Amino acid sequence: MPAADTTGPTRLLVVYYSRNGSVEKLAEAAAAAAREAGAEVRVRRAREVADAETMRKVEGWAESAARQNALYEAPSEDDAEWADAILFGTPSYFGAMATELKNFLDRLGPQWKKGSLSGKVGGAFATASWPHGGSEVVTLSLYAPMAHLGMVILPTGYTDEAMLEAGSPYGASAIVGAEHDDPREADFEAARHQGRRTVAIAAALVAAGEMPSRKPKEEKE
Ligand SMILES: Cc1cc2nc3c(=O)[nH]c(=O)nc-3n(C[C@H](O)[C@H](O)[C@H](O)COP(=O)(O)O)c2cc1C
Repeated sequence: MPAADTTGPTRLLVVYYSRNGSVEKLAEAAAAAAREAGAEVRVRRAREVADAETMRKVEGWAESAARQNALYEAPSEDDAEWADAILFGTPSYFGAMATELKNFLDRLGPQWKKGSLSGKVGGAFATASWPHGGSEVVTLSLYAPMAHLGMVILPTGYTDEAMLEAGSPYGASAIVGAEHDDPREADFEAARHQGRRTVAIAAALVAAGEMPSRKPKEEKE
């Protein structure tokens, strides 16, 4: 039986949705820390499900979407298969993840059927406008699809001092207010920790020959 490829940098996919840029900033912080740790990182922005008329109703939404879409490709099923680890980022919308991120998850049926995401490391992060605005429950809600896909769910826990100052044991987060203030430095530090930790655990699974993305094709299907 051909051996899994245990060489090369750990591959992290950061897939997020953001209307106003807050989740994008946490995504970039996690991605930058992962790159500094030696990982190959793809940052992808889930595309709009809300129609153009809805996006025009709030000042700045359409412009922010256009800016981000010029910077980041849309996530694909291939990105998910490529990755050794996936971090999902979303705003909190009435205590739930954004439809746009869910829409990406809902396209992963073929990967579920093949079991090709099973064994990949997964984590989540979220933003909300207000304290107790839902970021913890939204982060936890992302654990469910990760479980159904057979992923190795990696909470942030209190695995770094950064997690005593920001985020939650479930993942990085930021409370950005109604005007979408910048996340605090402590929030960025929690996101960076999550990026580094995700890559470190994924790297250990790659080295152990236990990563589905590294197995020869015929073994995956
Ligand atoms: C439909 C909708 C529902 C929202 N519900 C809540 C909520 O229940 N509690 C909260 O704190 N913020 C809520 N927000 C605010 C978003 O969580 C906030 O704008 C988002 O986290 C900012 O992230 P972004 O800058 O990446 O878009 C809601 C926003 C929208 C558009």
